[in-house]
Amino acid sequence: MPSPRPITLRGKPIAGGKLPLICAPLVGRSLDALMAELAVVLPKQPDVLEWRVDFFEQLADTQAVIAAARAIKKVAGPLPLLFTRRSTLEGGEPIALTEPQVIALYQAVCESQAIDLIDYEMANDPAHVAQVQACARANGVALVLSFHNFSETPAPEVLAAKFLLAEQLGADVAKVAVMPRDLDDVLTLLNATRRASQQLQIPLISMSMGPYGAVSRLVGGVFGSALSFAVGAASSAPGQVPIEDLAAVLQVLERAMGQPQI
Ligand SMILES: O=C1C[C@@](O)(C(=O)O)C[C@@H](O)[C@@H]1O
Repeated sequence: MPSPRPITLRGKPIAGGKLPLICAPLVGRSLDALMAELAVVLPKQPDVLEWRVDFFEQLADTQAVIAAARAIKKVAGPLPLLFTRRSTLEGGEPIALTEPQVIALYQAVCESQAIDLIDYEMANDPAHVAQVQACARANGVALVLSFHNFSETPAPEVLAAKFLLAEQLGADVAKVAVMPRDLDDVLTLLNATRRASQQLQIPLISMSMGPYGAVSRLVGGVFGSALSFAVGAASSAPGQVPIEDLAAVLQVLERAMGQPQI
């Protein structure tokens, strides 16, 4: 089966190089809610956890955020933790922090070593992107630079430019999530993923969202996406399928495509 470029942490591929990785989002608003979510998610054996911290009601309290990240790590054991404050401009929850406060939070969280990967939107002020990149790099945290469009799928050249921009801005992983209006849009995203995976030196993650896009979450790995988000306890974006369904499809694809092609 064609393999995407693996996502590495401190020089080692996550989950021993398994591809694509399955990432379960955590969207609890409190530490108790996060712990309850983990109790449901962990038995489903995702490869990575994403903490969508924009859902967390104590977001403005940096020490509470770090303590919660440590608590997640403690129960999750060796599972890598991706830390994401998704901006409202790109589909996230409203938060009370200014962007400089978000940067300060990202810096503190990177320095705490309580997380392994961090996601920041590439459309942010370039000075902020550079600050996040520097603190991630200094602390051995992998940086995902992301682009989301929840209303449409931009033209192929725009998608290509987004993947490339992430690499140029110093990302360790480039991520693009877009909304299709029809199945042709899903093909546009998959095609852009394949092209980018042939051109970029860094791993990438992509998905087409919503019901039409669900197929891209199942087969995206074949076209170069190194990770797919799937529901453990609660969904964080439209079109995510349950972990069990994604794992079953990946097994079928591995059996069907793992053989040498005739
Ligand atoms: O950016 C992404 C991708 C995503 O939006 C998805 O469509 O699966 C889910 C988000 O939680 C994550 O941060």
